[in-house]
Amino acid sequence: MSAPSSDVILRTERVGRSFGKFVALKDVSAEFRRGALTSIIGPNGAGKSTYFNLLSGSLAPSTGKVTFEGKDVTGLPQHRFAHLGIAKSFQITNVFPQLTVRENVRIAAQALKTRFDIWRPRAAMTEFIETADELLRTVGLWHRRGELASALAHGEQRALEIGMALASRPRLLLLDEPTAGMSPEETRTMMDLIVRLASERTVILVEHKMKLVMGICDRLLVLHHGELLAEGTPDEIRRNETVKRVYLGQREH
Ligand SMILES: Nc1ncnc2c1ncn2[C@@H]1O[C@H](COP(=O)(O)OP(=O)(O)OP(=O)(O)O)[C@@H](O)[C@H]1O
Repeated sequence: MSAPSSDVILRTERVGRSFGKFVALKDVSAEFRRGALTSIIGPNGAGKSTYFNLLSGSLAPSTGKVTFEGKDVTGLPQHRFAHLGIAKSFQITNVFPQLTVRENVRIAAQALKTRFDIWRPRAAMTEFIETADELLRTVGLWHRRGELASALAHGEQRALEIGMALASRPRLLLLDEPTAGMSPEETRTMMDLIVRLASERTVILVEHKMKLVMGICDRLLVLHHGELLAEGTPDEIRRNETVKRVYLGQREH
């Protein structure tokens, strides 16, 4: 069922992506609702990361169209996405390990300013530091602001990367497997953070483990073999016979 267009923040129309002759994603049409926490799930190789990369602008679709807030953003260069209000966090390789936690977020905030104010360098810097501290409080890392990023545990580094992604004040935050490689405790902390983040902005989350997101998300998209298999609320997805079949026999969901 189609939502009114103002309720839709992001839309894909028959997007697909091939790598050589291999079709990784085929004709995926979907609408993402503003303010909702939506998870994209599916078994290994289903096309989740490929779809995520199309949504975040890291990859251009081979076919179809991506629309953000009514604007056609298909194939726009990556840097334009941050300026449009879309941010993504997909790995911790954006983190500078030899800088402090606060410096990492400050630099992310600074990088988005097109021009550093040479007439008010000190005031501008204070502003960036204040922004960094606010974002560090949001992601629960303010108490570690003075430490080197390399001293953080894996889960904390992911949280730091999210803090850096938030520096662009995105209206849409995209997260690719944010709990990958985490301990159960780190996973719980990250899920709590995602719920808090989603209360203030639209979040789209790619996750391999269906169980993890069932309790927190508003809607789910299920991909399988590069196609959209199902879409709906957690209850609808839980009851969906085709989804059950696809996930049956898989160990960890
Ligand atoms: N750059 C690429 N070149 C060739 N094939 C690719 C490329 N990227 C992805 N694929 C293939 O496309 C298919 C979908 O991959 P994708 O990473 O999108 O799946 P996924 O659902 O994210 O899987 P996983 O849960 O294992 O990360 C896979 O068969 C993969 O091997």
